Amino acid sequence: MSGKRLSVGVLISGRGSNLQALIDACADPAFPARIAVVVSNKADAYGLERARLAGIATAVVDHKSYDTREAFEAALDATLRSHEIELICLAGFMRILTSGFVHGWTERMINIHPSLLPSFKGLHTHERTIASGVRITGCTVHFVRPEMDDGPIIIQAAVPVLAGDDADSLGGRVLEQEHKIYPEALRLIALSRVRVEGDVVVISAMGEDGRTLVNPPVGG
Ligand SMILES: Nc1nc2c(c(=O)[nH]1)N[C@@H](CN(C=O)c1ccc(C(=O)N[C@@H](CCC(=O)O)C(=O)O)cc1)CN2
Ligand SMILES: NCC(=O)N[C@@H]1O[C@H](COP(=O)([O-])[O-])[C@@H](O)[C@H]1O
Repeated sequence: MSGKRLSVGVLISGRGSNLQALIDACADPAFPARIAVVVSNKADAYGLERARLAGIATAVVDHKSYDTREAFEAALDATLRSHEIELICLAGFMRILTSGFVHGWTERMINIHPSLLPSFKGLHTHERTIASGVRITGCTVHFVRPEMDDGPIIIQAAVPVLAGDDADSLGGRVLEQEHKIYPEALRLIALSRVRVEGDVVVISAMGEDGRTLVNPPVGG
């Protein structure tokens, strides 16, 4: 590996278990990315404590302190750029971002969502999944676009919906897979193996014969 690690900013709003999965992955010095800063819009987000315990810089940019979404996002953007971030990871960040902000980070901002997009976009995902009667759900890492949960898909994992599931039991099962695919998505991006062609992500890998493979099995 060249040694240069991709500098990442993680945006959170809450407990930060996906942040913790990214912290744990980046703790390996061979992992091709590092978290430079964790920013929360909520001062009481436990994810901030996770970052502090890992020795990672933190910041709070409280959306309630700004009169407009744009003013909030200008402060968010300045904080991220002050840490020379190359990629933003949304990890339970619960604010809709305006197209202005998103366009400033095209193909450099990813999000994890607890469904198999494009199914069940938005909030209260597990409740709606259970109510729909589907038997398979999962999670998705995607590039962020102005349209909610609509960006090119990088990685997904499938999870069964079991009889008697409620939002907590299903959410816990999905979360286990989220913690696997988010670090893998970051690793692939940091290795420059991910590119977007229109609305479709292409993942390349160096084959055993030294030729580039396209869309190899994930984790390869
Ligand atoms: N422009 C985009 N912004 C965001 C995306 C995205 O794909 N495009 N992903 C979301 C994450 N998310 C679902 O994955 C999501 C987060 C928040 C909301 C929402 O309705 N937020 C409300 C406030 C809710 C609250 O504060 O509890 C709001 O912003 O008014 C929907 C979907 C992150 N942003
Ligand atoms: N629409 C966005 C959304 O619902 N994101 C979901 O919020 C949870 C955050 O948990 P965490 O703070 O423990 O990572 C995760 O399940 C993530 O997929």
